[in-house]
Amino acid sequence: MAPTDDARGRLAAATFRPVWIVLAAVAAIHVLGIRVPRPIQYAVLLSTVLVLGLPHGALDHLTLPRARDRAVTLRGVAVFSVAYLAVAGAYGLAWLLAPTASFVGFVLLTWFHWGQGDRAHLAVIADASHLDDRLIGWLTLLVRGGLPMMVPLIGFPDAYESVARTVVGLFDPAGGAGWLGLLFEPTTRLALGLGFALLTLATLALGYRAVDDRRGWQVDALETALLWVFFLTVPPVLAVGIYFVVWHSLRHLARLITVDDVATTALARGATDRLLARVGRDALPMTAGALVLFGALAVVVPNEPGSLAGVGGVYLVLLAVLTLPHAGVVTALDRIQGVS
Ligand SMILES: CC1=C(/C=C/C(C)=C/C=C/C(C)=C/C=O)C(C)(C)CCC1
Ligand SMILES: [Fe+2]
Repeated sequence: MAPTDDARGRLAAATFRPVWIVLAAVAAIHVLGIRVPRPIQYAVLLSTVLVLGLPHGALDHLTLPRARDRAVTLRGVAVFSVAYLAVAGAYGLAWLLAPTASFVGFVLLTWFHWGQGDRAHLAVIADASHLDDRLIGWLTLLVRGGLPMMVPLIGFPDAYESVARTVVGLFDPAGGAGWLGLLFEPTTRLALGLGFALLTLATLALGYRAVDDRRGWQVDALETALLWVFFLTVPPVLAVGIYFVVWHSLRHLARLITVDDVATTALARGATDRLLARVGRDALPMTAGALVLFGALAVVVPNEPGSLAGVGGVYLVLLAVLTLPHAGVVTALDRIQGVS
């Protein structure tokens, strides 16, 4: 078997079933009525600073050269880093000027970015042919990205609102009182929830009709149902933290292995220790850089984060500003790999 096929099989084995089991188990615990204390929920979210979360973006400087089969040069990395920080910095400025709009922009950006990640994973690793249709591909992006951003709003409006107000409150103590509150009104939530449920069903129905070989579609449908249940039952700070590690970041790292010949060969040979050492080494410098930025941000935000939720809020702002250039890199990768 060619290293790429063999590696793809191993990546599918690592990123689908074990992760489904984790999410299903966490959802089951919550359905039984067990509640995880809030400090632990935040600890899980904050653990993503080191556990896959930040590191998954810390490989961005290597991603496009590798995907294009070009050499990684010091000059290239320097130019890339300046551009990356400029985009992040501009968004940081926007947070200072318009925190409420920046927060809503962050949710929409994550919606797009997490959706594009799932669409690519289904296309590249599960070889899901229903996504060859551009419209279905786009709808699938909307559904997959919407699951972590919309479904918690239906199930846990208070927790959602509290996170939103804490994050905005780092910049503006009034907490953007005005129009943000509208989002959490029962009628708005009902309309959004119904609309999103219909979008989910319509997208899956179109995908079902589009192809004869439905193996990829079955994976898609099963995951979509699982994520609906997961985000409806697990409180959002915990749910988003777990999802960020075992779902989004793991999938992105799997994808990066497919564009890295050395890593692909190591994986195909079963040399997992070499593979992990390589990923760790590649991710180390920019993860360290992001940590410095985290510290700087905690100092720069106008209102000092006075609680664990506040520190979680600063972390979300860090994720926001880094996700804007990161989503640009992933969009370019989508083009290179023909998933768009
Ligand atoms: C924590 C949390 C939220 C948002 C989290 C977001 C938006 C995270 C984005 C992370 C990214 C973009 C990582 C990079 O890939 C919600 C849904 C507002 C509600 C409550 C809890
Ligand atoms: Fe990402």
